Amino acid sequence: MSSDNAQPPKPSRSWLFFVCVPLPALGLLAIFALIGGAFTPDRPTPQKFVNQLETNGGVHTGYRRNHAKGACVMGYFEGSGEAAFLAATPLLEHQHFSQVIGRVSLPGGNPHLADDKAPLLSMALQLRDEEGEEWRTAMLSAPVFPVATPAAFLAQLQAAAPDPATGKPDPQKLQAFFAAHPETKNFLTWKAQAPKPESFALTRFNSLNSFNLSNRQGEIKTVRWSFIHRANRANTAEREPQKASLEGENHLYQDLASRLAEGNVQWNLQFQIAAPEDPVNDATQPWPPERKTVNAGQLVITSMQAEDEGACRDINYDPTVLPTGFAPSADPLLSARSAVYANASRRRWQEQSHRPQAAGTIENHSSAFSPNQNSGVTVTAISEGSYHE
Ligand code: HEM
Repeated sequence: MSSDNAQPPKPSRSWLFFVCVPLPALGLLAIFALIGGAFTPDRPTPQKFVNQLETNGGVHTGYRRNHAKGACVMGYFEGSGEAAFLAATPLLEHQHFSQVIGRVSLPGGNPHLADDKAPLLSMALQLRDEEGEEWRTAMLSAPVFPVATPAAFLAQLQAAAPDPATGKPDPQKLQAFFAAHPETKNFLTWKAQAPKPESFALTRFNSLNSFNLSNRQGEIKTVRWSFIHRANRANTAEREPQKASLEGENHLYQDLASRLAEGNVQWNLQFQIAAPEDPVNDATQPWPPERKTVNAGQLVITSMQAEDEGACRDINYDPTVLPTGFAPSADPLLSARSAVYANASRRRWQEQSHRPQAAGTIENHSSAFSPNQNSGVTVTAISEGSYHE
């Protein structure tokens, strides 16, 4: 029977349920896939970098995935005031003291690399003052970086992977990489004539990446910085190197320990200010030496410790942790470094409970200083430093 008031049957809304409910879930999946690089398989993600470093240098439980062989250094920084016009941080003010926890290291993933095999040296610093200012920097002794972009650096690491047949990098792959990357020329030219590193205390360490500094008037200048060794008693080049009595796997660390037993080891912090025409986002290109430089103060290292239980062990020297008035430049290496160091730090912090306990902290007076006191780490592959030629 039909009636005039009869309404047509309402369309079923169940299809809405099947379309709308999964939508947010699919959206979330797409976001995760995007972050994970599923739509951009060639993108150099932090995971890819750290996996590749592990392939090249081995997995050494609890140690850093790059620059694995290191020791902690402690001391202070005293601002000279000369660079206070560059940035609004108290750290650079006259006679402003900040506490320093640093780390000197060799490149590559092998924490037992013989010092003789290090192609260059590195120094990382954390400066902190009582007002809560903090500055972290990780520097190399090379004057330029081999490549300008994260993608090129990942390709370089891939080219330097150990060949399963020999356990060493394949020279042909490396040659092909360098041929395809002419921007590596400045680094290779430097490396071909650079003497073997002789002492941390006689080495200049460079930021290579550039940073934008702004002062209290809001003026912005792009700079790079270097820590340049001073010629004081403990630093002096004339001092007989430790080689005769202390030759061995750790001679660079033993050299620093014995210098510190005699006095403080010091570096000057120098800023170099870019001119408008300088390549500020390309770490393969040095700036002309005639650019204005400013002496910002003095780094004074007073002691060192083995890393196992040293103050630097759990610090992630992320180069984008900066004091007031400092900002990262647009150099693409900087943001990549920040993300990769975080991933690498997480991996080793998770492993820390597996790491052998140190026999005891070695103070700087020991002539038998060893940066990594312990053995018994897990090794799956070994190659030398990660800045191969
Ligand atoms: C995309 C480029 C780069 C990548 C992927 C990369 C990767 C890494 C990784 C994974 C670590 C170990 C971090 C940790 O576990 O704590 C590391 C440490 C280090 N890197 Fe880089 N790096 C890059 C560029 C640079 C540049 C341009 C410099 C120097 C100017 C540099 C200097 C250092 C130093 C000195 C350390 C040791 C820091 C420490 O003592 O903890 N790196 N790097």
